[in-house]
Amino acid sequence: MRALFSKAKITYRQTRSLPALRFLTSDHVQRGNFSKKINPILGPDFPDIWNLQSNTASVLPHPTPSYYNQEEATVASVIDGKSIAEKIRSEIAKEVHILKTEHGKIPGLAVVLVGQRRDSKTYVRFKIKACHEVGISSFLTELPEDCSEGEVLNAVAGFNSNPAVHSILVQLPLPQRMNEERILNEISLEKDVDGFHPLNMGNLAINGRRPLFIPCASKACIELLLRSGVELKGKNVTVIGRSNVVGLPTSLLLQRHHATVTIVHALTKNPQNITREADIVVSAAGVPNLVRGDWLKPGAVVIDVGTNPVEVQNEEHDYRLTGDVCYEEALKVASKITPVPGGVGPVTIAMLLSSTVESAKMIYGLE
Ligand SMILES: Nc1nc2c(c(=O)[nH]1)N[C@@H](CN(C=O)c1ccc(C(=O)N[C@@H](CCC(=O)O)C(=O)O)cc1)CN2
Repeated sequence: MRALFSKAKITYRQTRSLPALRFLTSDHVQRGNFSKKINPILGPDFPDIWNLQSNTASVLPHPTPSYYNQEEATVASVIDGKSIAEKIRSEIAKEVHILKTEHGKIPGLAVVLVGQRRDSKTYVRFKIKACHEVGISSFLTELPEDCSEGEVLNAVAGFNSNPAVHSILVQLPLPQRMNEERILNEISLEKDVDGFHPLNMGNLAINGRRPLFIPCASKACIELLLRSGVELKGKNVTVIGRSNVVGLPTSLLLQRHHATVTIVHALTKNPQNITREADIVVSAAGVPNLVRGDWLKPGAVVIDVGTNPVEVQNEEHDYRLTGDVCYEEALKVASKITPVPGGVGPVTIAMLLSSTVESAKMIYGLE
């Protein structure tokens, strides 16, 4: 175990102090407004609720915008996440095959799903199916919406001590009444495939440190940019949204690639003016069609992480997925763009598989 952590540049002492860390995070921060009162420097916690009155996202479709000339307009090339993910999956399948045949080891991913949210069930189904396709074992614990927090913690604890499980994730969001922080902290650090444990997130934020895991959607954004030949060093990147799942870790990861990162969130004044300065826009706000064509600098590269269900009235479906970016408008301004669906989503799942394989290799000392 010591060897495992020294490889990841996390000291064994750091991991031994985890219970203390857990005490600090869950009791100190979670206990109501305690830490807010004694430490105003941390700032108050506001939920990010986007005020859509300041833009026209809610009134699509709208007339042809005037910022581009229809005749001169070029069309952005589409970054095909589906085929990139397919390629990554085939690379992973080969690696899993080698692990099995040469080392007799099978990587295993465990998922805890609480409740009946349709989107969460879909994503978990995708994850399990993808594991099956590349030869990774999968384990699923499904708990009812009204289960206790203790049951979730028990499920995580069971996977922590299961040697066939090398990576664990709790599908988010959890029911609101649950203490997400406490549950995520329970995941063993060396199996935290989502990278949401504070020590993994903290190491992502500290230059020179190596987190054991990096959140999958953030990895997917970088993978898509790199595989599309987009240079990051010195580029102005605007990340829209600052969630712990996507916006925040993506902004940290982009900085580690030497991009100049600006974060735009729900309380940012004139987000469109800031976004228009960016060479690369990564949007993870969770607001359908928030980013209009006139938010983009001509030639910008657009990575749309949003997968927002929007109600539709037709016989086949009652909703369709829409990104944060108004795709039709952005196509005429950007140089490259990821579609929704078929962009970041499939690559996020491929990154989960890749992190699971890395985790198994770390645990077996095969790196
Ligand atoms: N524990 C976690 N919970 C959540 C995460 C996460 O990374 N870890 N991210 C999101 C949801 N998510 C993964 O869990 C996810 C979202 C979307 C896709 C995806 O492939 N989308 C497809 C379309 C899907 C459809 O047809 O419904 C696409 O964009 O093409 C994968 C994973 C929140 N929770």
